[in-house]
Amino acid sequence: MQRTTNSRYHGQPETLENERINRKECRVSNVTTRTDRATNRTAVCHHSSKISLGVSTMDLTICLTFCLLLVSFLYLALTRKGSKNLPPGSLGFPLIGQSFELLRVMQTNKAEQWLQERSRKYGPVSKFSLLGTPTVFIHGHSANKFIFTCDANVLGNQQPAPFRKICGERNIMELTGDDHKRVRGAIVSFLKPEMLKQYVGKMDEEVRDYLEMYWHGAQKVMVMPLMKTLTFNIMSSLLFGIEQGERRNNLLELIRSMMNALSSLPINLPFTRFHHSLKASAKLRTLIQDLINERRAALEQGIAIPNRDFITCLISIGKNDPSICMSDEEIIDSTIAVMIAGHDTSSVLLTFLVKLLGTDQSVYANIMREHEEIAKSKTLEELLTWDDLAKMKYTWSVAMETLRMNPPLLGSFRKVLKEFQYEGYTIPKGWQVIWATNMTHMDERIFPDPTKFDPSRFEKQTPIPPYCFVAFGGGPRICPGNEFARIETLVTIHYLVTRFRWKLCYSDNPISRMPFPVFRNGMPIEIEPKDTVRIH
Ligand code: HEM
Repeated sequence: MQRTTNSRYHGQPETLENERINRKECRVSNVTTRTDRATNRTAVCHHSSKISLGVSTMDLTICLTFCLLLVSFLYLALTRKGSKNLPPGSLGFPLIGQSFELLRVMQTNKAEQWLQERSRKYGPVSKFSLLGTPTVFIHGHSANKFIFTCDANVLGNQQPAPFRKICGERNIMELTGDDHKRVRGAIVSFLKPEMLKQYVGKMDEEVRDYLEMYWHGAQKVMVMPLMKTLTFNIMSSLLFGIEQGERRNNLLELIRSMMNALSSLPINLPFTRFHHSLKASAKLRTLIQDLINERRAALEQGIAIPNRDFITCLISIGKNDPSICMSDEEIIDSTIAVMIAGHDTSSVLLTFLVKLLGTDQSVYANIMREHEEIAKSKTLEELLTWDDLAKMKYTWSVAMETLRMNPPLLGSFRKVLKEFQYEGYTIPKGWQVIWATNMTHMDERIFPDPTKFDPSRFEKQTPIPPYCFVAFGGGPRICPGNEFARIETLVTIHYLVTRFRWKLCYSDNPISRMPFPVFRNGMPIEIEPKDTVRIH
């Protein structure tokens, strides 16, 4: 891992980098199509080069008209109302539907308002269309319960096409029924609290190394890209067993370019972002396959233990019972999905927490008290333990309230495998259903005065009823990484508040959803180390 020792300003905002790439892409994609009248041939000009396709304009027009008619016919067949009582709302133009509208509101961080507006206009069940798939939006506490507990033969899991193509068809989020249970069981065997207890020290070391590398000696840092680096480092160590060095740097590069196109249109042409993501994903697969082979050999030679890291754990899972064994493809696809699921979500939470602690003095003072108490009971070089984390109750309530108000995931999709009735409406097979976190989190019947930041909501004796706080989802697909997220968040906040003071240094910091929230300016802060001398 490179250390930018001379720089006083750590963490380039990824978004700026992306913008540069985008601009480059725009230039490269400056392709124009023209018709050469003399030869009646269509030619494609790319800068100065001309490539004759050898197809007459007439042929092309007939072909295009035929395709358009076919697509429109299929679309109408799929969305035909007939005698069915379909939910209200427009499906928009064939194929396009509301895709660009939703992309636009996500880019300006208005997706929540967009969904609220739909609800006001059409009620609790409405339809629209995304990338050619008719989509039903349902929301609220009982809608969440319905989606999270619905028979998997009626509502299956399916992520949007870019995610599916990038992660692979056998990743946990695409699997249903027994396959999902088997793969989830294997993943949970690594992510369950009893297992993660033994990794608290390892996470602690990663956080200290990271602060040493990027925060100590700096006066200003960009929080968002640096939180991504931190969560990546932790995942890299625990999931892949890859420590700092060239291999981790290669992994980081691949994962970053792979994740670039998660919410872009799945158009695989040489100049598209999606194309580059697919290429990075292919390279990453080779890297993970190499790791699987290495770990398998180490296990056979008895020089690795099954709990060494996530990948070794997944390989070992079916050793005594082949019925729960995972194929290499499932291990690769699910490792990529877990990496994506855990990387941006936790980094978003940490970024919002740093922002909150830079603005809310009362929350900051309470958190400080909790962590100073723990720090006092340890020497500087002693690692945090599972018991220390149990004392950070207030900090976790603050994190939960942050997740309520700023859920990293807007919601997610389910695929309709069998037609069903919901609230008097028919939801046809082949459509998809989307649920939204914020609609329940901002419901004043569940969370009174919902726009007020109030961590005490999560400190009460009576827990919040099921399907009301859904930042981690619910039912059999509830986030299996919530304990992992809790540990990395608490460890990081402990070292941030006990070793640094900071103040936000921006006047405007717009947020986009891509699909996770991104602080477009990276969220710069000015930092100052506290008196504690670090010994490590
Ligand atoms: C603040 C942090 C996190 C949040 C808010 C979050 C949120 C969610 C949500 C809402 C779902 C359910 C999606 C659905 O129902 O379709 C989910 C699923 C999932 N999450 Fe997380 N997550 C977080 C951290 C993590 C971490 C750290 C990991 C891994 C180490 C992880 C791994 C997964 C996996 C594998 C699934 C799919 C589960 C399945 O399909 O059975 N998440 N997450």
